[in-house]
Amino acid sequence: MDPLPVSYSRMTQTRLVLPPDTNHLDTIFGGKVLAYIDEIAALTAMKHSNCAVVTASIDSVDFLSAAKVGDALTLEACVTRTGRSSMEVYVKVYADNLLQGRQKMTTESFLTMVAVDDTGRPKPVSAVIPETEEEQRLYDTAPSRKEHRKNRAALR
Ligand SMILES: CC(=O)SCCNC(=O)CCNC(=O)[C@H](O)C(C)(C)COP(=O)(O)OP(=O)(O)OC[C@H]1O[C@@H](n2cnc3c(N)ncnc32)[C@H](O)[C@@H]1OP(=O)(O)O
Repeated sequence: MDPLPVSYSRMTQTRLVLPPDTNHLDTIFGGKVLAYIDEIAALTAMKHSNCAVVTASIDSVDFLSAAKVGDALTLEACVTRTGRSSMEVYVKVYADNLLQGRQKMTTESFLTMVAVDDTGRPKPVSAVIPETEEEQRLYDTAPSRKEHRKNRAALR
């Protein structure tokens, strides 16, 4: 399988933060953001692998600041590095107050998605080619995060 550039499967989604998505402080529930993150990570991994994927792990999620009702929530996702069947996906979430023209980063997350066949068995995926400075940094640091995942699994 030919390697594919990160840009081939990079995705962006924008959503409006509405009252049913928020708590008594008018800020969005973490679980709601997590569902959005899982969805865009799956779409990105499906685009890269051209097959069905499952979430093997949500490796880290950092909620850096809150998003409020009326904010535009923009998610950006890309495949940072691949194994045989697994793809590490990095997701960044920004909240934009469009009335005041202010943007802040609210959340960042790393997930591992696995390409699977019709029976749910792992399937090989193409390698990824980093092109930008950020993509190269994420590519170079992926083995350390993988090691961290392995150590976490060993502690179970
Ligand atoms: C429980 C739920 O419903 S959560 C909702 C959605 N998620 C799911 O349903 C996924 C449920 N899990 C599964 O289907 C399986 O555990 C799978 C497909 C993820 C892995 O299947 P396994 O039989 O363990 O396959 P295998 O050991 O060959 O691993 C396949 C790849 O997944 C990776 N992997 C497996 N488990 C994990 C994990 N917990 N975290 C990160 N990567 C993992 C492996 O490192 C391997 O990567 P590689 O092919 O790039 O080397």
